[in-house]
Amino acid sequence: MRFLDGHGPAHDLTYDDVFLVPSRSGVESRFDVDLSTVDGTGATIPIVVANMTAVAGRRMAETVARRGGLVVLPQDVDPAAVADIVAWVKHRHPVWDTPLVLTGGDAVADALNLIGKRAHGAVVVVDEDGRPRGVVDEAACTGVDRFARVAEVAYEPAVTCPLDTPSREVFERLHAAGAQVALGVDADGKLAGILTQTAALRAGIYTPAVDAQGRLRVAAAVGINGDVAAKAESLLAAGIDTLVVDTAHGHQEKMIAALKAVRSVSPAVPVVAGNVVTAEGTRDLIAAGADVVKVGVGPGAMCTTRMMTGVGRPQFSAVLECAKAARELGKHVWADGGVRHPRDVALALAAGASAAMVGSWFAGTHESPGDLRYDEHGRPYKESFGMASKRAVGARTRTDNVFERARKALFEEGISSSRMLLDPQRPGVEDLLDSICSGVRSAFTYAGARDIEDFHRSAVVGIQSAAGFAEGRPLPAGW
Ligand SMILES: NC(=O)C1=CN([C@@H]2O[C@H](COP(=O)(O)OP(=O)(O)OC[C@H]3O[C@@H](n4cnc5c(N)ncnc54)[C@H](OP(=O)(O)O)[C@@H]3O)[C@@H](O)[C@H]2O)C=CC1
Ligand SMILES: Nc1nc2c(ncn2[C@@H]2O[C@H](COP(=O)(O)O)[C@@H](O)[C@H]2O)c(=O)[nH]1
Ligand SMILES: [K+]
Repeated sequence: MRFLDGHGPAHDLTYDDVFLVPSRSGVESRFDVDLSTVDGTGATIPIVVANMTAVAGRRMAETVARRGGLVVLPQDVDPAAVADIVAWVKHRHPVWDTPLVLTGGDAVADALNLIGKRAHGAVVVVDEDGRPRGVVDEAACTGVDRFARVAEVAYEPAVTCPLDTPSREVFERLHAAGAQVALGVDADGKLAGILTQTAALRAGIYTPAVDAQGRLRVAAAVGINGDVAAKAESLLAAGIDTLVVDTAHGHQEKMIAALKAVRSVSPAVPVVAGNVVTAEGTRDLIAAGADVVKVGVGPGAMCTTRMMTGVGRPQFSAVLECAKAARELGKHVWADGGVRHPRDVALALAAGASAAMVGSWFAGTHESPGDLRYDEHGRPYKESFGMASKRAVGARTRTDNVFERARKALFEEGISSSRMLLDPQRPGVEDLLDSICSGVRSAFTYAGARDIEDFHRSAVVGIQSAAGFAEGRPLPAGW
């Protein structure tokens, strides 16, 4: 990456401060761009979902891995629950989505409660042998008594096919039938998956992030306190593909000891560590065993660190400096936090990151773990909160004695409650991934780049005023 002539920065910059300049390009199509990461994590798109309790759970892990991204399960999840989630994710089909299932005797109210859990908007009614008998969606439940049985409102599935049906054929059959979902069945005719038209289209564009056995990949975080080696061992035994050693101040002795402990357990597993914002911090974590360094102090949407402490660094400059240091050692960085638009991911990659980590933006989707709620205007939202908020610290220290808990509660560097609205046009995390990946593919072709390394090499970045940024925003309501 280079700065546009005469644009050397006089101070540190964040994403809004910079723009990408188009260059002569030989890339003919945005589909010719390869978004695979080269940081050893196996992600085929440069998106990692942050280890936040309000964001990353089993449905998020499954859905994002199917599109090539990676989800980091939070460090606060009980080890038995992590093992359960990993086993579950590893048994998901890499193409077909997991259906929501009820039996005919269940109530319409059960169907309405379940529908919001998945973006495909349907519940499948199965018989006692697991064979599909009908489909229920919100339209089928409209005006119906909530205690009615789903068997009474379910309609005949229009497309049912074997799991090995090519996704393009599924797409075309759904289109011809004007149907919302196709049901995938195994050799015994039992329900094994569901695909919407859009999902069938995505299956031809994205490559799932899979391990050597072809199972979806998943990462998990571990903190720096307690017996880190034992925790890392239990995560690896559960089948985790990437370990993330995570704490607010990553450039501290305890982190370096934690990294050494993790490395003593497995020399081979990809290890990510953070957070830091300096070249020196990056080099120290790499020397202690990190393959990828997580960069970002204070840019997160739930984060109050900069207001509480004054500590942090504008994210574009932090990523630029840390990525340069990591690259000199043949290693990588993830740009963690502050991603609000697809452009921010493109800029993080231009600065040299191998992937961008997204948290709060994805909290407002069907796949985040929280319950769907409605605000006073009837708009759907999910609650989000920071991992250093009173709420998260309270949960993390629940087994400590009351005195210790009270002491820890004094240090709060995150928001305990925020509302992340679901975008009516993009209510599912895959809709957001589509938007991010389209933006990034397009950014690559503007720079004449075919892949992430090429983009980092060829990107030309300029510095803009607040008015320059404002000019780039759409004005849907006129002015
Ligand atoms: N990227 C960011 O800007 C930030 C991210 N977070 C996220 O919040 C989660 C919780 O992290 P964390 O608060 O580190 O909790 P951890 O449970 O990981 O504990 C951090 C440990 O480091 C010690 N410590 C020393 N100095 C600090 C400091 N300035 N801030 C925090 N701990 C310090 C703490 O001791 P003691 O409590 O005795 O001081 C404690 O033992 C993580 O997921 C982290 O990524 C949190 C803040 C900033
Ligand atoms: N200072 C804090 N940082 C936090 C907290 N919870 C999460 N985070 C960081 O934010 C990113 C995600 O950023 P986002 O803008 O996409 O939401 C996450 O990975 C952490 O590094 C917190 O309570 N305090
Ligand atoms: K912030």
